[in-house]
Amino acid sequence: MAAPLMQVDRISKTFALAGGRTLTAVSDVSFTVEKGSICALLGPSGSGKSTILRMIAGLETLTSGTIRLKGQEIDGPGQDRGMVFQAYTSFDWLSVRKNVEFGMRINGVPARERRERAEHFIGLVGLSKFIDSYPSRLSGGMRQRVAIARSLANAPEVLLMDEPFGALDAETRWQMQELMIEVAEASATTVIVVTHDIEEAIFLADKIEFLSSHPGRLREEIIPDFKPAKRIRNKEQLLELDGFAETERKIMRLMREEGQH
Ligand SMILES: Nc1ncnc2c1ncn2[C@@H]1O[C@H](COP(=O)(O)OP(=O)(O)OP(=O)(O)O)[C@@H](O)[C@H]1O
Repeated sequence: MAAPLMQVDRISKTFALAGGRTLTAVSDVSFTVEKGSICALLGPSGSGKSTILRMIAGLETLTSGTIRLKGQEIDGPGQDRGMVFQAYTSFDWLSVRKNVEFGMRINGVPARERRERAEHFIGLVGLSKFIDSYPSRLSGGMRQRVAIARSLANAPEVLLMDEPFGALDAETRWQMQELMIEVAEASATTVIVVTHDIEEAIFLADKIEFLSSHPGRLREEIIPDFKPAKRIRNKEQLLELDGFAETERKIMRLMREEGQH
């Protein structure tokens, strides 16, 4: 079997607090992410999900352990990892097209290729009609689609998403989840997504890393193998599948136990 795209090996993170105190946010966490797969980091508030994602992004140092991408140890941010945050991070003074071209421009991608790639990914997230609009005129969901297109246009090895749909209303949220499945399929992108929404994790992920609270340890790895090999694109189809309710119940139990700690 091919080596996984990413190997997270026994990572820990201890923050130094004021007064000489310390806080261990992540303790001895290991998992792998296979190429083309979607991996969800799920767990209660404070279980270290964002800290793990930030370490993978190279935005946070590791206290111990290693993270390898294609066998190479990560030691800082890099173009091989694209990040989408919960807050909309588009540039309001640039059009959708210019927003998506921005990273490529910095990376020295020639103008024509930039244009073609921007158009491709804007189309993929369903915003072709709004290519010359400004983000401030768009809804929250549409702005998040701009952020996704912008990250994908830089051709990252892995897309890192921190609660990407957390700020959206319920209806937009599930539409974005469906869009994400479509985008991941069409672009064969590997995705690591942080969420505390159980249904979102089950719908999106091929593998769920469930973290315990304080300090964040890997409590259980859940493979929702009741889902068909070809990803389902409609959320209602997921709800109808045998195995969904059982998986949801199991994760709710884990959440409740962790909440009581
Ligand atoms: N820079 C920092 N300095 C000190 N403590 C931090 C820092 N960043 C995170 N923490 C602490 O680490 C723990 C884990 O935080 P983290 O944001 O990774 O959890 P999370 O699972 O993503 O939570 P949530 O779902 O609420 O976003 C928390 O107790 C948090 O207060």
